[in-house]
Amino acid sequence: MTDHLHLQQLVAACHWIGAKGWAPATGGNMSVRQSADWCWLSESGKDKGSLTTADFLQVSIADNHAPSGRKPSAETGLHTLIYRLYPQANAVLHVHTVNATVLSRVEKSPALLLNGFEMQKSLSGQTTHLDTVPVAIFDNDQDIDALADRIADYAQTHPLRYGFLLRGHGLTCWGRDVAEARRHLEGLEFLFECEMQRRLLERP
Ligand SMILES: CSC[C@@H](O)[C@@H](O)C(=O)COP(=O)(O)O
Ligand SMILES: [Zn+2]
Repeated sequence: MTDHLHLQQLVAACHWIGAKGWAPATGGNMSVRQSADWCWLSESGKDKGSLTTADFLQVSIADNHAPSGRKPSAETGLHTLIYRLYPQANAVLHVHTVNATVLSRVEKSPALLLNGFEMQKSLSGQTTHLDTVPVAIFDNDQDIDALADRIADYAQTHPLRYGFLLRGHGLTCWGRDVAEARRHLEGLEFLFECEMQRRLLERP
């Protein structure tokens, strides 16, 4: 029952993401944790803005196995990595927004640094615009196992909070529940838009 409720909340989040234009074509993928060992992941290749609960497949968090035999997201390995790294993470959202895609290319360093924005407080634990919030950027890779290994290595020394960027690809973020993952997504996307505008307008 709780399971079904969480999946329904995730489906609502997918429709919201679709309406925002944050998962164009078949881009994006979404998941929710079912237990310590299992999660529900969106099926690969679907339009994520019009998913139903039947489009989510059970996947093993330990080894990405999907007992149904259907194909879960191509980026399954990034979702399960987050569930393994952060037991408090219960929902993961991956989107292809224009701001995340472009900013992650324009910023050449390993992290986008956000500073001076009130909306930083939309991110759990942030209490002031005066802090600098780093959002890690990983070079994109079609080899998701290799990408997941790189992210896991980085996370050993730089614990990831809220989410990370994939260069020229998009944003992956998470939360304690679907509501928090949505808030992090909306907050980060707003911050990316502000940072993009700031860089454009302050350009010498
Ligand atoms: C045009 S979709 C690009 C995909 O390779 C991927 O980045 C993505 O987000 C969706 O993949 P999916 O396998 O449907 O979850
Ligand atoms: Zn993607």
